[in-house]
Amino acid sequence: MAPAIEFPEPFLAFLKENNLSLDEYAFEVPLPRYIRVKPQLAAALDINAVEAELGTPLTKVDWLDGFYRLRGDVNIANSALFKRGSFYGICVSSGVAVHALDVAPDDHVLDLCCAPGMKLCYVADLQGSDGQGTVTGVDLSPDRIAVCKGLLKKYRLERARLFIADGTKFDVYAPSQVGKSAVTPSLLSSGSAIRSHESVIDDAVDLDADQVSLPTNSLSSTIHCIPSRTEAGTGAKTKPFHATRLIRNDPQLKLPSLLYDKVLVDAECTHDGSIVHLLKKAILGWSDIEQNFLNPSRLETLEGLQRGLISNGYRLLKPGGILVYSTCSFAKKQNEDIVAWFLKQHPDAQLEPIPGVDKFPLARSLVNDYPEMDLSYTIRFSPIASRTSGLFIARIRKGK
Ligand SMILES: C[S@@+](CC[C@H](N)C(=O)[O-])C[C@H]1O[C@@H](n2cnc3c(N)ncnc32)[C@H](O)[C@@H]1O
Repeated sequence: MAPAIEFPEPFLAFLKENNLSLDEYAFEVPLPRYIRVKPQLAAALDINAVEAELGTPLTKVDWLDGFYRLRGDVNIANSALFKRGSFYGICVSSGVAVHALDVAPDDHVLDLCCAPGMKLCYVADLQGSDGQGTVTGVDLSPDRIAVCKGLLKKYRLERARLFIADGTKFDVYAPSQVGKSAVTPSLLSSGSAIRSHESVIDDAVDLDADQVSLPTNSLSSTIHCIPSRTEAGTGAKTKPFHATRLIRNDPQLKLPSLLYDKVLVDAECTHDGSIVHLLKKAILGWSDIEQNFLNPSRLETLEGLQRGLISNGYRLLKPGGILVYSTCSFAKKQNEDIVAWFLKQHPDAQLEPIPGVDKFPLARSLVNDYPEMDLSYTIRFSPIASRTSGLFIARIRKGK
């Protein structure tokens, strides 16, 4: 079968340079798309009604809870149930990156490249509203994070906050206050320098994008943390771009017990495996793909960025916690090479199998040419093998 997309020369050169085959793009057209039903509404949601509204059958994905497959050319945006927030449009391969985190209701989760926010919303849905868990999203792009804020509101997600910041340098720990509960006595007793939380409450955290003048280039290397305010005795606080009411008053304490339970690093990459992205480019033009993603200096910077993101995510992870690294690139340099480099730097870190992996329709792993380590627990989804968008996923456990 011929490739489903006609690629420009620099993209073909990128494939060659990375030993990637054009066959990977000879997928059925249209590739199926996927929706995820909001778990809190799943019991009450009539799937026949969704099918009737979308005008197409939905096939339950039997290897990941809550996901349905549908025809790729169906537009879900006009559906009243979608507008009401009953379901999300998200590829099931992206769902697996979140599933790999094993999110529990009390987990504090950090999502270091969160925008536009489909995975962050899934994390928040898995936490539900009974526990004390929170999700902290970080992204460099003000425009994209504004979309993320819109999703939090649309889907009524209650314990989330968003920062416009460089994920390689982000340094805010998990919230110590959720809802009415204050810092717990055990936390207070573990740090003598901690003041009463009332004295460090930030009362102006729901800053909108238009109130902050920030460059809109998401690939800029400048740090975009909103200017911090120094509090005597507690160090600088970083203002969130947005924080929901229940975690609005976090004093941003830096205690080892406030490291995150789970960290997702869905890293910036060349997007060469993201079918939606490529189909959009095929229609709108390839100019920025050539400039931003496929030139040699950009690719070198990208490798440094990916290393910086995974390293900082790990630094902010609790001992025993789980970090998931994912990209929508097929390139070994951005996937296995980053994970291999990272594991060398952190001998305490363990690559783990992703729960349920035996049921996933995976693409073949690339040849494992790292003689000193076994990367066979990393996985790859592809349009051909999985009928999904491409995604590489690695799950790493931090040593205790
Ligand atoms: C693959 S996308 C993330 C998709 C997102 N996880 C989701 O599920 O919707 C990568 C994101 O990384 C962001 N990014 C690029 N450089 C960054 C940096 N240094 N720190 C944080 N985010 C960055 C981009 O703005 C982009 O939104």
